[in-house]
Amino acid sequence: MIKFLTAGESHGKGLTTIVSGFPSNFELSEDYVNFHLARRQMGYGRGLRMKIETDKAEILSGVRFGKTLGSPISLFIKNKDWENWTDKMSLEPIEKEIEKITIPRPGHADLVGTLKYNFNDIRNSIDRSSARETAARVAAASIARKFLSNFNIQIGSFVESIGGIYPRENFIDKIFNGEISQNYSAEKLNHISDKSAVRVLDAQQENKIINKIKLAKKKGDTLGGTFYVVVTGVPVGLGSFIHYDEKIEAALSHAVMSIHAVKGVEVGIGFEGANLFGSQVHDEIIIKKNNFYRKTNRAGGIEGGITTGLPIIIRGAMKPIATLMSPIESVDLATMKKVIARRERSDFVAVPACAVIAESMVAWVIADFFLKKFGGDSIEETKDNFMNFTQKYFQRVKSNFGEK
Ligand SMILES: Cc1cc2nc3c(=O)[nH]c(=O)nc-3n(C[C@H](O)[C@H](O)[C@H](O)COP(=O)(O)O)c2cc1C
Ligand SMILES: C=C(O[C@@H]1CC(C(=O)O)=C[C@@H](OP(=O)(O)O)[C@H]1O)C(=O)O
Repeated sequence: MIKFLTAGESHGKGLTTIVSGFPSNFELSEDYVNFHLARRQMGYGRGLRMKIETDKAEILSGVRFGKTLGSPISLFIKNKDWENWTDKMSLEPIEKEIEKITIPRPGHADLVGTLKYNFNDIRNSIDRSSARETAARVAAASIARKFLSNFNIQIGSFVESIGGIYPRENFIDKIFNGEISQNYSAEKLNHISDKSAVRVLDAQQENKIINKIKLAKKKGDTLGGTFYVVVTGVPVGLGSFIHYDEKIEAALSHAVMSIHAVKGVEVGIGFEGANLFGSQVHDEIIIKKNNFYRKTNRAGGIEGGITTGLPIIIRGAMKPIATLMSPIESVDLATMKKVIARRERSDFVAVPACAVIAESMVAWVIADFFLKKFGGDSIEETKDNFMNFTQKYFQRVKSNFGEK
């Protein structure tokens, strides 16, 4: 079983993650991890913090001569901003009086965290609930991603909409109508979307979105949006029918929903399917090149909790950023009186980053289910198990069902 744990306050010394359960002998470098960390920092609409940080992970264990050892891999990402917070985030008690935060921002974890953990300063809630933590997730999941690349499984993402501006991408239709096959490499999506300031596929739509973000900024407001994650190269058979924790779409939804500010997840055509006839939704089964295939992929690569062998398609919705420069109503915990919420340095939009984080969480789940099915303590062993299944199941079905 693969596992990871993250630790670190947003304005503390840095973020630590320990990743375990991956086989030995596959290539892993800091450069690879850092490439994905840099992708997470992109996107028009982010606040001043992203100008301070240039995230770099230091691998502290689990790798030798550029290859995994099969032992836990620990990584550390420094918070450059820590230098500006040594007093406010001191690990030791200090003499100096530090101003306490007493006004919770609606939509953030300020109030609930303070009530739950019995804090006397909202700063404590802010620092651990911050999406700064997602840098550690991306670092951890880049190991999953690198592992999956050994099987030509690729993960890509793009932003579908921000603030209700929907450049309905032709690409999405192509995925659902089956034009995008397993041979398409999802990383290509990243080559296109990473070039856009808001990570959309259609460059012509970028300006409309940027203008909407500018409008939000001008009004002291924020925006959310929707994004897609696509995985190609996934074999048939990951996941299971029944148990809540073994159905792969349940695990994928859980993982994406666990990202800060994500409030909706769809698999395949998702909610749209609820309005259509069954014949307009289900993907017809065909045989092509000695394999089972589907004419369309509205199911998003999953049926009955198990991967179909077609690309996996997940869509997520991120709510608008909670911190508003023209704040809405709250209460002051020091006076228990009605006030306007606090302003705090903040992003206006983080949907492009959120899509990269979602890629990472999806990569993690696919790697987890892949290793549950194929196992292996070394990458060579995993490859043998993988080949054994993928090269034989079609023949096995033929012999099980009687064709001579
Ligand atoms: C990449 C990313 C950046 C974020 N940046 C901010 C931010 O600058 N200000 C803010 O108020 N919320 C920001 N958020 C959202 C909060 O972290 C989130 O709303 C908060 O943790 C409460 O969790 P919930 O929205 O899931 O209930 C960001 C989220 C992500 C994924
Ligand atoms: C630091 C990151 O995101 C942060 C997430 C975040 C929040 O409230 O979630 C608030 C902001 O941090 P700060 O309060 O330091 O300006 C974002 O910049 C990051 O993504 O690396």
